[in-house]
Amino acid sequence: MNSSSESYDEEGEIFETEVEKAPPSLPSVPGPSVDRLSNRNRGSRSPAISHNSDDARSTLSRHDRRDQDYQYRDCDYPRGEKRRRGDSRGDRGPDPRQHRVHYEAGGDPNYGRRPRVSYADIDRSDAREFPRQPYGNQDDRYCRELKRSRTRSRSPPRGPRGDASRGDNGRGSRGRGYYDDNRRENGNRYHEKDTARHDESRKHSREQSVSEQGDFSESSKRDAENRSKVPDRTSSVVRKMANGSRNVPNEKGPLKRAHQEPEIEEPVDEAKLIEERRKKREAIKAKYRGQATPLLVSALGLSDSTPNSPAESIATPVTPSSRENTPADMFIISKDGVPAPVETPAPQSPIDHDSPSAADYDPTIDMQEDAKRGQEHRHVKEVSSAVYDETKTTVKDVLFPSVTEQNQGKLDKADDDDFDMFAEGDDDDMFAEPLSKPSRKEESESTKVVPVIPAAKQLDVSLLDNWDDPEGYYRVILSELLDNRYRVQTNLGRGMFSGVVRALDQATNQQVAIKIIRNNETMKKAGMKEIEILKKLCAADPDDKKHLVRLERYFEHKGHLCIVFENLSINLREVLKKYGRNEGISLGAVRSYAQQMFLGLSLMRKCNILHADLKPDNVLANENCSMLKICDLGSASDASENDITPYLVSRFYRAPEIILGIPYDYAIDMWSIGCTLYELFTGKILFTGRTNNQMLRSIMECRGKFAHKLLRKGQFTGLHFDDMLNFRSIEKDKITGKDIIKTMNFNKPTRELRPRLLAAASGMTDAESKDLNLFIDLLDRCLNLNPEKRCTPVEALKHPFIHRVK
Ligand SMILES: Nc1ncnc2c1ncn2[C@@H]1O[C@H](COP(=O)(O)OP(=O)(O)OP(=O)(O)O)[C@@H](O)[C@H]1O
Repeated sequence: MNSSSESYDEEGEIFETEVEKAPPSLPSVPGPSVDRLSNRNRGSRSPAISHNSDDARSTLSRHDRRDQDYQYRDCDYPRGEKRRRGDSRGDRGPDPRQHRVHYEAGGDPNYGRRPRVSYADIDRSDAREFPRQPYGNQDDRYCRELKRSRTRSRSPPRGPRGDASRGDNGRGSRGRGYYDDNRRENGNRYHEKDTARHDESRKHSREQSVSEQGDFSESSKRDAENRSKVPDRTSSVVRKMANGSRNVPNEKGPLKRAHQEPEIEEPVDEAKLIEERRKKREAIKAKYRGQATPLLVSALGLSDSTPNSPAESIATPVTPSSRENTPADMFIISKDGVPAPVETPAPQSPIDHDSPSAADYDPTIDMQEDAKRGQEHRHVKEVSSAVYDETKTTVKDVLFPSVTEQNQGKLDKADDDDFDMFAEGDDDDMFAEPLSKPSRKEESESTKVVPVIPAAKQLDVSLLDNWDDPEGYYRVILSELLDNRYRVQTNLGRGMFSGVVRALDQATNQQVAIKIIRNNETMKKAGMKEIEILKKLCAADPDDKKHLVRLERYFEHKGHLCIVFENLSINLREVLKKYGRNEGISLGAVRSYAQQMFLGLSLMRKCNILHADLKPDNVLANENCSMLKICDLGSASDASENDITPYLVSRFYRAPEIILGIPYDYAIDMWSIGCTLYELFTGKILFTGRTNNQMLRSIMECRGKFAHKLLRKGQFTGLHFDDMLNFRSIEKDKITGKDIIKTMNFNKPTRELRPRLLAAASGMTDAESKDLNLFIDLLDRCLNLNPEKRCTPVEALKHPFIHRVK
């Protein structure tokens, strides 16, 4: 199915010409301010998500990176987890390398906790085998080949797991499916089992965590209040614009968090309110007309009434260049881009209640489940619980000196201020880490509270006998000098393969992100492959215009391969969390992001590279979120290495041809981008399923049935369809817990794209609706069930949603 490389090159050239000659401007982008309140009562056509059934099994190839964390386990490469910036795992024992430092005093009390309604609660697997699974002798392949099965995304708040041997107390694979299934299927059973299984110390921790939060009823009350308020979807920049001042008190960042809402609620004439908002938006447009960046023009829809000058229409790129750093207050992401002095209480949207929030989704868990599925039937006897405990890491990997009293105060206060209504249920989470203070505060706090960083120092090797933690991650010490050049500043996160730190390059005085690969040969080899691919991509984009993360250089440090990248900020899931939780972000921002991602994909296609793990978590933004880079090329491969494997790509972003075992190509990345764009606009995950089988169901509910011709090409079609090519939905009986098979047909899709997207928009002007229709059309093309008919990146860039011809 792979197209010839010539055709890609050709497309690349076409694209190059287009972009460099006359990048499309977005002259008539309507404002992103979407007042959705008026449409909140639209009915949802979404049926309940199925959470049942196990996945069908199929032969796994060496490309099955998604499952390979279990390979590592078998190979004594215990799997790690990603952790977020400022991740606080509590103290640990003394580190031999500590030089009068102690652990980072950061970390949100909610950091180690999963929101009650996170997707992780839904997407569990008890990983039973589908009887027809032809697994055979895959074990060797798993251990033999280096492929990345990775928990790709940065995990949302999550705490350290308990002792692996307990098996029921951690949040790793141990018992997850069990508890989550019970929680999902039988509500309170979860609590009963939870209580029964927790050891005393755990209970104590919980009690403590509750008491640390203060009176629980108070907390609930506060939560209820928060829930009753309309999320603040107004960016601070808009507020600034409206006030004509750049100094707005109480701002935490470029865009204020959704739940920081006006305290007062009073009955509001909604029509009047909408009218007021429109007027204000017009005032903002008037004020900034003529001085906005193209992106702002796009986001505010200024060009509606201000046609581009000829020069602009030729030369002004619609998106910021990769190197451009638009000021933070010039990019509006949230849908409601206007100030709202008094918000009406937000009625619960009837739309897509059953779709998990994209912001809450933890793809790490998703990956674990897929991996577990593959593992259980291959190595179940070989895998010890200790090795299986991929999440037990509790040490900080960057050791910080004491925060000053002043900073400590700030941290505490920040914690208090930042009450997160979405984290309310965390005490119910048996997997949650007991609160540790002070807490995370993610991005904004990491910039607000700067620990005192000692002077850079080269560590004395003779003092140290163990650089690595038990899982092979390098234990970095704050201010340690790497390669005699990079001074470590902070911890950015952990992936399956590496710990990532931010460091100051003393040669250039620029910040960089350094991926410190775990210490083993397999991972080093994987890192080298990533480097080769990045080199190829960077060489093909010397001007850094194609929105792919830049590799700067690499070196070895104490046995670890270290890859130096340009420094970026948060990923798109975090963007959604901050500015579009459950609501999605503005269409203008989605357009800008889409264009940047398609530019990146077009370059990859030109270089014959498949990313194979595109999702919001693997797209990083710059500080003001106006510019994106596609990151984490750890699963990328040459397009010719397209061995059939059913678990390639994170499940929700996995194209149907992968599940069906049809030879795949670049189109898998377009599918993933389509899912990602939907998620950005709606704040919901488009296709969800606990298993590949249920993914197919979810896909068909939305996209209709597969052509028989296509199904006949699939190696794994028989796992999901009967001889007549009717879909066999493998679900779990709620009473007996046994698998039941339902034959289903999808002649009439029940959860089509259009109504779901329309439901995510409200109060749109005619121009905005027109734009939305274009967006729907683009998604329709990205999500064609037939990969051969799916649009290419170049076609997407030419699509009228993105390429705006006047
Ligand atoms: N260039 C960068 N700038 C800022 N942060 C980064 C950068 N690269 C990576 N990070 C942070 O480090 C985390 C881990 O990075 P990455 O996903 O590339 O690591 P990994 O070990 O390959 O993980 P995975 O298991 O997903 O493959 C990211 O989620 C991100 O938060």
